[in-house]
Amino acid sequence: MKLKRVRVENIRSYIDLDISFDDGVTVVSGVNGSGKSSLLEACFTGLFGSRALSKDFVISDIIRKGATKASIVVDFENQGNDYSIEQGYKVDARSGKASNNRSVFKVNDEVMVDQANQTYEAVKALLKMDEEAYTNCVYIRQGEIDVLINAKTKDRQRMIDDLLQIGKLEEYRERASSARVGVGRHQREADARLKDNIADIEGLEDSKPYQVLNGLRTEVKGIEKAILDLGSKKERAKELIESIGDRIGKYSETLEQKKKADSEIKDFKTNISKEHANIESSRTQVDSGNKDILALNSSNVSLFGVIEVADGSDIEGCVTDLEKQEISARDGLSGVVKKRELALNNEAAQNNFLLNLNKQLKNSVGSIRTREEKIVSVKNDLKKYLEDVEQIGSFIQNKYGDAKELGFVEDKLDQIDDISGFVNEKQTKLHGKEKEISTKVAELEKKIQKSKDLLSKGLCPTCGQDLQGSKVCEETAGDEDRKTELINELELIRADQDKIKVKVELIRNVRDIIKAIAEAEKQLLLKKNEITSIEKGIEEHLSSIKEENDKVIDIEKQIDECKRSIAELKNGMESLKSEETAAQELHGKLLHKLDAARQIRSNILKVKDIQNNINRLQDGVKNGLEKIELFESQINERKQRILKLDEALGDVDLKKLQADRSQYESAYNGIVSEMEVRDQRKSELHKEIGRIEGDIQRLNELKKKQKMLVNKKDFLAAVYRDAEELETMYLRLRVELRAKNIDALDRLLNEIFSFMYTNNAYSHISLDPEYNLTIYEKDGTPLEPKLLSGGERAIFNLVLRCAIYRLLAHAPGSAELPPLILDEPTVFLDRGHVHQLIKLIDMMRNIGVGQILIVSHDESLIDSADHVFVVEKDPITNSSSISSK
Ligand SMILES: Nc1ncnc2c1ncn2[C@@H]1O[C@H](COP(=O)(O)OP(=O)(O)OP(=O)(O)O)[C@@H](O)[C@H]1O
Ligand SMILES: [Zn+2]
Repeated sequence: MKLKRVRVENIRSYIDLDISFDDGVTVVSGVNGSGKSSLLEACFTGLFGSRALSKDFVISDIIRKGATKASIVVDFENQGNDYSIEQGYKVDARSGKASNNRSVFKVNDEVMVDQANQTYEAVKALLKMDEEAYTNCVYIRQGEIDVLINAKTKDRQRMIDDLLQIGKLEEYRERASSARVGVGRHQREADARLKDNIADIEGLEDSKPYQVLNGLRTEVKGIEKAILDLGSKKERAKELIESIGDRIGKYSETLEQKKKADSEIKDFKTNISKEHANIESSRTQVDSGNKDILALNSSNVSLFGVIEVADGSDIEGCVTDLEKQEISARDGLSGVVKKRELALNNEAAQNNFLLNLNKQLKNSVGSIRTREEKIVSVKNDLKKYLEDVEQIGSFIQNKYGDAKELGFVEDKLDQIDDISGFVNEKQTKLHGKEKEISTKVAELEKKIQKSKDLLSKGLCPTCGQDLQGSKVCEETAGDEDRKTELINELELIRADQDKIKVKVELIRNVRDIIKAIAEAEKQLLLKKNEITSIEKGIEEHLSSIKEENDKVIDIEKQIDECKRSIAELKNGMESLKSEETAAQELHGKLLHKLDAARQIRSNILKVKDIQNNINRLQDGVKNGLEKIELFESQINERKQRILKLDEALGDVDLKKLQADRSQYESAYNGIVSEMEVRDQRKSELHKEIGRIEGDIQRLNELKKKQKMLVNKKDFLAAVYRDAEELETMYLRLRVELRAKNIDALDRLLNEIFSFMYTNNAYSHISLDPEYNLTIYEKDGTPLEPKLLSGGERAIFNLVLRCAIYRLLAHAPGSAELPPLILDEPTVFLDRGHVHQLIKLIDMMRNIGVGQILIVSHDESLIDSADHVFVVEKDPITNSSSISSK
């Protein structure tokens, strides 16, 4: 297989890439993170779809972040045909999940399959390797440098076997083996069934079924004849029993009739004596009824007198008439009673009203008196206030007099504030002047003193010359004059100050007087207000008293009227009382009469009832007598009948008839039970026959089955032998193939190893038939691969991969291999070994590996390459691009 072109859109760090590959060694270089590995991963994913994703990766991880769709197209050539695989991806905007929505496998531009799984199967078949084999053989992924040598023996065995297609043989062998085991199980089953079948046949034949069946059938015939004979015997016995039964039946029927007639006679006799008793009791009741009627009639005679009528012919009319009269008398009475109650109520109301009026009268009179008393007490207060007013008035006049004496007439009092202001101002001015002058005097005195001191020394205070007759002398004399002048002035000011002090004192006294007057006037106003309010109160009391007086006159008038109407009501009441007594009497009389009339009416009704009862009883007596006669004639008739029945019975022997019959009956029962026994036996025999017939049928079936089982057994034995042969064939084939491959691989391994490895530590590698990999030190000590250093492991891995690649490349029937791909193979290698790696790559090229694709930034690898690609990532767009160098 030859890789020709890879086109990528939105995969990992690539937005858009289109790169073509040639034969020979191609090195892809670039700084970390530029997108080298991404290119290899894109190829891998392009070929194998999602199965190529590393562990823990999902589709969306390889799609460039932010892209909504992506694609990989890988073009390659294989055995003269052009292939193209296109993978398309789509990202769901909401969930962020990606899916492989397009997967097409094309051969010579023609679509072969267009579904992910089918594409995968097609690639696998074409390359004769799956994704795991790909990474084990052609594509050495970055960081997976020692997977193969570190793998467990079993896994290594599987991986390499798979690569060499030997794995299939084991699979087939296993299939043949399990087929053989399955057939064996079937054989055992068939054997067991055959054995069971034979035992069943033997068991059945031992019981001699045909012989037994014949015996049973003969016995059945004998029994059937016996049953027929017993049947005719049974018929005869039955006829005899029936004829005896008829005779017994007739006899007992006659006997029954005679018994019935006897008991009827007895019944009739009981009835007759019952009738006699009834008649007796009816007669006694009639007598007592007649007596009651007499008593009621005589009571009515005296009641007629009460209601004043001759007889009871129209007693109903009488009662109605009296009831009407009684109602009208009762109405009259209740009318009068009501009138009297009304008058009583009226009187009570008037009395109440009167009481109320008296109460009002008392209230009004009381209120008048209270107000009059109040007026008296308030007038006393008024007098006291008037006196106070007079007193305060004269106090104020006195104060005005005092002010006048101090020189302040009433009008001038108002100007007190202005006057006081003026005086204060003057006082302040004088004080200022006094201070000023006294200071000046003090200064002059100091100056005079100093001059005096100098003069006493005889020197001029200004120039220090002799003073006699100088200007200084004259000046000092001037100062003395000035001082005297100032002292005089000061004295005048002090006299003025004394005068002002007197005036200030006067003003203070006048101010006191003004304050007292104002206070007194306030008091005066208060008192006057009180007086006005008291006078108003008195007026109010007087008008209230007048109102109350009017009320009293009115109430007294009402009281008179009320007393008059009470007297009138009392008069009316007397006549109402006598009217009521009369009405009561009338009503009483009528009630008495009504009672009597009603009593008569009830008596008459009772008499009628009793009479009716007597009539009914007498009818009963007559009826009873007739019944007695009838019963006696029936008794006679029954007696005649009994005589006739006695004749019919004659002298039949019932006992003997019954004994005969029971004899026949027991004979009959004997026959029946004998028949049952035979029947029972017959059905038993039938059942037995059925069972034996079943056995015979089963025997036939078992024989047929036996033939079948024998056939099957032969067939299974043949299949088993075939499977066995197949299994050993696959096993042998695999062992042979494996041995051959192991030999070849071991040889290649050591050849490449001695080519690649330059240090002096190890002599050779060995790969045993179980795929155990062992490295031997120079002195022959064996080492497991896991004990090697990281660099050594990298070397061994490269050696192993190249050996496998070579073995596969030359294996008969294997496919054209994909390019050998190495991702950063120099990591871990020292300079010397990098050099050897270059030589190894050369060797691979020389033995005919068409394409070798290496990702590396190692300069020496780049130097020895046929083609160099440089990968760069634009730091601004964060997208990788590839250019060739
Ligand atoms: N799904 C993605 N979307 C966008 N960028 C991605 C995605 N996956 C990986 N990358 C970026 O791709 C860049 C290239 O990674 P890659 O493994 O190809 O680098 P490299 O060239 O092999 O580097 P190194 O020499 O370190 O192995 C990384 O810088 C990473 O940030
Ligand atoms: Zn990398």
